[in-house]
Amino acid sequence: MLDGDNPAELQCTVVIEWLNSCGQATKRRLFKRASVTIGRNEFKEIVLRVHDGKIPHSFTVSDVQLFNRFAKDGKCTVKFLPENVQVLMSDCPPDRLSTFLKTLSIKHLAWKTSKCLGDRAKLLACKNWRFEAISPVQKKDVEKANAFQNKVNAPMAPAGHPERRANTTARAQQVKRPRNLCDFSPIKDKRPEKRPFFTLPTDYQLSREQSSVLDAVLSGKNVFFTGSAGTGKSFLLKRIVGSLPPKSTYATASTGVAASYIGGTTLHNFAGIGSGLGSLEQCLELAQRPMVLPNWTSCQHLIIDEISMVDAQLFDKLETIARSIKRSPEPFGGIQLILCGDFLQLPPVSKGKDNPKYCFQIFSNMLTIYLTKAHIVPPSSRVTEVVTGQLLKSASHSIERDGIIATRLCTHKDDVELTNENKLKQLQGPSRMFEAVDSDPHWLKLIDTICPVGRLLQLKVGAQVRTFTCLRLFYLKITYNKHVSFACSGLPRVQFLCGVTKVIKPERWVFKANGGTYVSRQQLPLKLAWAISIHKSQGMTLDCVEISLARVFESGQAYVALSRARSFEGMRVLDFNPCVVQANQDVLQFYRKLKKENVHMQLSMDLFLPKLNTGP
Ligand SMILES: Nc1ncnc2c1ncn2[C@@H]1O[C@H](COP(=O)(O)OP(=O)(O)OP(=O)(O)O)[C@@H](O)[C@H]1O
Ligand SMILES: [Mg+2]
Repeated sequence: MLDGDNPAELQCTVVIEWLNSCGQATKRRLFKRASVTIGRNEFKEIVLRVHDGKIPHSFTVSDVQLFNRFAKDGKCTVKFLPENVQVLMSDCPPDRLSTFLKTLSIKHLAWKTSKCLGDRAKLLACKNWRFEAISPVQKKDVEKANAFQNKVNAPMAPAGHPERRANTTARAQQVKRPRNLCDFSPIKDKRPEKRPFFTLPTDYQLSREQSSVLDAVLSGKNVFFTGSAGTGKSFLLKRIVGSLPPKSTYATASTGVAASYIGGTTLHNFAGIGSGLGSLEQCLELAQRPMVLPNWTSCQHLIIDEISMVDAQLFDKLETIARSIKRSPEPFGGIQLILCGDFLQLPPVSKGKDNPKYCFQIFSNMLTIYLTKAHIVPPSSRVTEVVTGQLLKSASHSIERDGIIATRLCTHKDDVELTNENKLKQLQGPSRMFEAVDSDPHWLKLIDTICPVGRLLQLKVGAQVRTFTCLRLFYLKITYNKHVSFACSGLPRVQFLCGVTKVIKPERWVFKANGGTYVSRQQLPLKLAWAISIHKSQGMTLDCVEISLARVFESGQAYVALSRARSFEGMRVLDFNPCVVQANQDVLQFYRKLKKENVHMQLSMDLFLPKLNTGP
């Protein structure tokens, strides 16, 4: 069974510590790779079992504390109070850990509300001791867990009332141990009255083809998955990142924007080879610097998003470096590659060279999967007369709402800056400057590349901005086309498209630099949004865009621009000319071949992965 299938089982590194009364460890056991399973014992109590294939260690989950602050980094500790033992788990796939802890919390609370076995039943049960894996969380478990939590938080019954005692005990337990298992509620205490503490643990649903990619990745294959814009490649990639052990997984992308979207770093930063333009010997030397080398030595799974922009020569160099550092003749030194992108989108930066060399031209040993299900309105793959007619007609689309102007997608960076500056200048009133607080000026260049927000942000009342939300670790949620005013605190107040107004506070973005160092930028999650470059927009989904394609200079550029809008109604194309939509001939040939093979591929995938999740 794949690690990903059972929410009550985790593969990770475990340390068990037996503590004395002062909380110091008197005995310690390390399991480099163990499976941790939630189950039940003969008394139907919840048990946590650590097993490395030799002798299992089991602990009853009755009175426990949970330390889950670093769950998003794949770490947590469960302390068993009666035994005075703690189980420290690390290097857990973060998404798996989150589901595991939620399962543990719900099952534990549901068990608390159930009747204990009587003495006779216990005696009988002793005869057939066994560990039973726990059943999946059911609706009734969630209801019981919520009922328990509601009781704990219920208003006090009058003194002397029988419920008063029960409430007081439950409350006292919470006050004494603010971080007990009940705290693994995704919803904080200040929630509105009627919201439940727990809901059924549902993973965000992957489509059937997305699930098959995830399964292939979890089975250790080298995978390249592709598909048109909006087929959910980056969405799936985030899920893959959350399903692999963090210590040996590096999530990278060819551009900073794409890297921040999946909570990763740029491929260049991971590799530590500067621009990558030096000779192979120079690059190898750079990759072996003490700050960089651990990236390579610890990497077992390398994820690269927007692979279309990675130059074949660079890819080849990385492959040789990996083999050399890992001292292995296997491709990429045995590192599992997970690549994703759409080669019909922007090509590698060619810096004056005639023809960019795409890295699919040197792929080997890759399971290639073509995603077909579009999650946004897909762009037409052919510029037929009908499509041309529709795009020409879109020039008259009235997409402005509530005084909000469509975001202009520009072919050139200078146009972006000029448009945004001019629009800001045209607004009356004083401007305010917001300066970021960076953790370490030494890493300024890296922070500037990866962080979606700049060091300086100038705003005026009426400015049109896009907001970025730090979700979970540093995944991004981007919302477009909002208007700014200022609150008494001096912070910008943003009026959202849906009518809601919110004061925006600074957020902190944390990035992993080389050598395992964490660097951060604290800044308002805002950017001017009158214009954005097509290159920066690659990978984004926008609500309301205006596109001018007159100065397109690269194959794939028009396609990227035309595939950014969530819907056709949200798009206005000025001056459309079908000639600007150009695809590279090598790429077209590659995709033609791929599409032909895809039918066979899907068939063999079904054989190779008999247990597919049934997504929508
Ligand atoms: N399984 C899914 N369920 C719900 N929404 C999804 C799913 N997969 C993708 N989406 C949504 O579809 C939109 C496009 O997804 P995403 O950005 O991952 O596409 P992409 O293939 O990476 O596109 P691009 O090639 O432009 O980078 C996003 O808003 C995403 O949240
Ligand atoms: Mg993408």
